[in-house]
Amino acid sequence: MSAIVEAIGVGRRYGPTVALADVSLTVAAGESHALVGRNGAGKSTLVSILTGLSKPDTGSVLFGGEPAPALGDREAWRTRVACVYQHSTVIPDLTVAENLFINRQPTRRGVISWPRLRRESRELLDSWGVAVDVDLPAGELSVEDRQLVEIARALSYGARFIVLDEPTAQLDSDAIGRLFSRMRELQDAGVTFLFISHHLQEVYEVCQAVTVLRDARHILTGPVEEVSRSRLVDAMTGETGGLTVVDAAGRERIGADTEDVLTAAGLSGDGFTDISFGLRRGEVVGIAGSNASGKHQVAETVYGLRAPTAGAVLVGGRPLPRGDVKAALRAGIGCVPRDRHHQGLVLGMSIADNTAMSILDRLGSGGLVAPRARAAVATKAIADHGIVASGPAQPADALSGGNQQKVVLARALASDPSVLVLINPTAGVDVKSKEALLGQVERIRAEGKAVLIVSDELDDLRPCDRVLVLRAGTLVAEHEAGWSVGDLVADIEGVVTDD
Ligand SMILES: Nc1ncnc2c1ncn2[C@@H]1O[C@H](COP(=O)(O)OP(=O)(O)OP(=O)(O)O)[C@@H](O)[C@H]1O
Repeated sequence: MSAIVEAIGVGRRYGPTVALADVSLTVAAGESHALVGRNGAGKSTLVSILTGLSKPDTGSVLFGGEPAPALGDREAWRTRVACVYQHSTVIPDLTVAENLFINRQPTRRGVISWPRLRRESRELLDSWGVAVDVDLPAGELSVEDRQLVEIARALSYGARFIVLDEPTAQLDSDAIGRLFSRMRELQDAGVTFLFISHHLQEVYEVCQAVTVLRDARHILTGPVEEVSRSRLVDAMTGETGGLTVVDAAGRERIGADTEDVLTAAGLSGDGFTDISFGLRRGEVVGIAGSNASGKHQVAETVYGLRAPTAGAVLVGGRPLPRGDVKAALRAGIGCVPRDRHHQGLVLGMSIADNTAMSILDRLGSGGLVAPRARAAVATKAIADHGIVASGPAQPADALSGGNQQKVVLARALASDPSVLVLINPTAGVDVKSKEALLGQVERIRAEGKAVLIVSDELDDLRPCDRVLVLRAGTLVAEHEAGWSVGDLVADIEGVVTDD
């Protein structure tokens, strides 16, 4: 098979940080090639070089055996490669049609021809089987449709090599299934994918080849059927011995008379109605449901981001003020919010400032905190969570995605909360760090605190004593630890089983 793209001996530094060292990668035309590695391994850096967003310090990139275009020649790059990021690159206020033909709108006698723009957009989407209304503002697209529009746009420039950077991170299981069948169809039509994911089962499901990076270096490349899951994990971690996921089924049940640390009493709000549950001391409770179930809204109401329209959240028997994050924090509720980019981190600030943000009042008086105190908090966070960083002063936006998520968790724990609310806590976090993070949940629980985990990931729900299932805004089921995937998914999806 011929190579659609080759990176040869590529190296890249950011100041003192070596992000890539002498990395070579060949992607064969027509395959789906997985790129995996732990947080900070260098995957995004390699993608930025393969897509012409940054220049390697050493080495070179070839497309179809020819040298890559000059960095500034965006037109030429666009005909060779595109990357669909987790974060949208569409302009939300423009329609789908305008986004598809941005800066190359069809014109008639020198002015933009709107009828042609809409017609050609529809033809383009139809030709790739994308059923999206071209008149819709792009900001209203679901993540799934937005990704398809971005793929169609890339294809329309002539690119047949597409990088998908953690495309499944924000999709529920049905949407993931649809994305994978779409990838297979496109592959049959001659499209090549480089697929980045922290979910190794996805690599086996949809890719034919896999490359592992570790600590900025190339570790292995091979056909997926020849690389077992344990070998993959070993290559990623540089250790042998695999992973152990905490499972609440293996520990003693919480006594029914254990007091509640937090009670949700008849909560109603945007997208959910009359939700009641208690979180007992030392208990981990999960909430599962599809994206439309209202599970995120319930969790956000618990930590004060949303005000309920009815009902209350009680901590130690006392109701919290509605929709008041600060009051919730004071009452001992720490949180890992749903979207680290908007609610979780101040990207321009250092790791030290981000981790200490919720506890400034404890570190110093009158808002004055000695830099050393902040740095000490951050140094501990870096060690506890295995954050790959040059030090506490590194700005959060210079961290890899997974390491940013670890900073968010460190901040949630910095205030020593009695209740921890975690929303998609392992999003973008690598397998080994996920194990460590779920281990932290176990530690917190063992200290007698309570944890609420809301996640799209079934693995994240394993440490839960019980999992509540929400569907269309109401509580429909509760599963004790030890649940079977089939039973839980059937309740999440609302599938009626025969038994
Ligand atoms: N702009 C930057 N300034 C300084 N360091 C950076 C910058 N971008 C990346 N790095 C560093 O380069 C290394 C590789 O980061 P990269 O984002 O490529 O990792 P990754 O494999 O994509 O990780 P993740 O799975 O967490 O997204 C990390 O140590 C990161 O902190």
